[in-house]
Amino acid sequence: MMIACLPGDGIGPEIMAEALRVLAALDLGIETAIADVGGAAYKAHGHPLPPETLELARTSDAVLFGAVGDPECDNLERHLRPEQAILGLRSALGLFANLRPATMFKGLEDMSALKPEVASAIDLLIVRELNGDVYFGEKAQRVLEDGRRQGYDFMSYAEDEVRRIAHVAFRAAQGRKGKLCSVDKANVLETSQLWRDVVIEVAAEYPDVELSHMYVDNAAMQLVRNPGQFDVVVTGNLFGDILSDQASMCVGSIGLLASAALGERQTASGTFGLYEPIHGSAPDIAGQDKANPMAMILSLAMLLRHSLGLEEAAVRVEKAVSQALADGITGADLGGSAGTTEVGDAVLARL
Ligand SMILES: NC(=O)C1=CN([C@@H]2O[C@H](COP(=O)(O)OP(=O)(O)OC[C@H]3O[C@@H](n4cnc5c(N)ncnc54)[C@H](O)[C@@H]3O)[C@@H](O)[C@H]2O)C=CC1
Ligand SMILES: CC(C)CC(=O)C(=O)O
Ligand SMILES: [Mg+2]
Repeated sequence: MMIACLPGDGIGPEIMAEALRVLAALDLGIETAIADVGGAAYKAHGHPLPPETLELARTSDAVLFGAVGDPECDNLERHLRPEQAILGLRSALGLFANLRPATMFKGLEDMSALKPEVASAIDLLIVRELNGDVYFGEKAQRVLEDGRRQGYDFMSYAEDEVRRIAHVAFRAAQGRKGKLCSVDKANVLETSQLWRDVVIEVAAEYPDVELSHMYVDNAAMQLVRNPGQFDVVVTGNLFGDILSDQASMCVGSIGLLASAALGERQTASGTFGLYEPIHGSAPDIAGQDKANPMAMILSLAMLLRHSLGLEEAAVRVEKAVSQALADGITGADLGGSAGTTEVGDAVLARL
């Protein structure tokens, strides 16, 4: 089995190093291959997603991805910017289903941006569509006839795109508490109206799942008012991106939220996927031993579970993370003083 490891930019290499130490300690005999991606790849090869990196990802059993984004690259033409690498990987590899779990870890209740009694009930899964929506529609800037500049981005979903993510979400709900909330903006957007219609059609195949619908503005509010009401949330690319960052602060830090991006391709022992923390390259803390590596380490656990079928190893990693957090080993993002490597050491010591 081979994992393609793409550390990327900013804190990406720092947190990847900790995940790879955990993988090595598990001694599973898994091969790893490292390649440049994002701003680092642009600087070394002239492109954020060089063909060799894409080929390595394609031929691997799973991809472990750090983060991309580099302020020095923010003024490049859009197709050369670091962020295009992650969008390109998700699209080229057909990774349309993004699982973003958010759970309250024991001992961190006081670190939530919410009241501890509200935060302690959080155990939700955001299922975010990842290959469509306004992120992938035609976009440009142009000058109107009257001389004003205009920017536009085309938002759309085709019914098959909604149907396949809806199936993923209903199945996820079946494996959890049987509740699915579909989040959209159907009161304003036709894209969302189609989304809602198709989700309702798919629901007929899952009579055991309780389906509800919520407008995204209300969902943002409910997520801080009473996040315990949510089990599985299914939503589009843009809304899922925003709501998952919000969910992260409800459990204390964006440095805790892992994710899996899955498609249809099966590997020898699971589903091919790309695994990454939900956060970005955090240039404000890069190189300072301040990055929380837990989201990256938990992404490795998701990889072991979903792509390699190594449930026992995944649980071992998750338990070690929970234990380290319960023992109060946290960095500045969670009110503690441990550095990135120290947090990694704490996980290793509890494996
Ligand atoms: N999948 C990816 O690679 C993503 C890349 N980005 C890119 O990352 C760059 C920075 O974007 P931002 O909007 O600042 O989002 P960000 O997620 O990188 O950082 C937001 C805030 O959270 C903090 N933070 C993030 N991860 C942390 C961690 N593991 N431990 C402790 N604190 C952490 C940062 O220090 C910052 O204050 C941009 O270039 C952006 O485009 C943003 C999101 C996702
Ligand atoms: C960097 C972007 C392409 C996306 C993003 O913020 C995310 O996927 O969470
Ligand atoms: Mg995001």
